[in-house]
Amino acid sequence: MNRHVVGAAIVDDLAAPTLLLAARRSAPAALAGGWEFPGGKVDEGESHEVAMHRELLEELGVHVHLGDDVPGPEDGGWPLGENYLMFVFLAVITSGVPAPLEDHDELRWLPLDDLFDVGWLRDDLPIVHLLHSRWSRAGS
Ligand SMILES: Nc1nc2c([nH]c(=O)n2[C@H]2C[C@H](O)[C@@H](COP(=O)(O)OP(=O)(O)OP(=O)(O)O)O2)c(=O)[nH]1
Repeated sequence: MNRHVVGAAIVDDLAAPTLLLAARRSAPAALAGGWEFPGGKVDEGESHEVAMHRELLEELGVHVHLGDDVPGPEDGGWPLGENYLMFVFLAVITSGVPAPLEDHDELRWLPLDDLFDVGWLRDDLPIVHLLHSRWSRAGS
């Protein structure tokens, strides 16, 4: 069975987003330098929502309010290689200033027109494409 991972699409405003927070991985070597949605593995017995709050506090030092999920094609999740299935939530920061405390060496707020300015991890690209087309339509 696929291990569940949660990832946050952190935006500046849930109702009318203009910026998305991307994080550059610092490890492991095979993934270092790739940009991703901050988050991580769901612990046994933990809900996706609780895991999301825990990971964002550990990795970025922020508290968030979770918005809608961004369902993927496999039981609502997005496949990451053979072993993981990522569940993505929209989120907005309610307290704290995000910093690359753990697992990342850079954070960047991307304007929605520039979502592809960073080198996303391969398996994140379908998610970024979906968000980009959703937000382009909303803004037009
Ligand atoms: N968090 C996250 N992981 C992703 C994304 N895209 C992607 O391929 N992955 C991969 C990288 C890892 O192999 C796996 C998630 O592991 P992780 O390293 O983020 O999990 P974690 O924070 O719980 O780490 P650890 O305690 O096990 O070291 O999913 C993404 O957008 N966000």
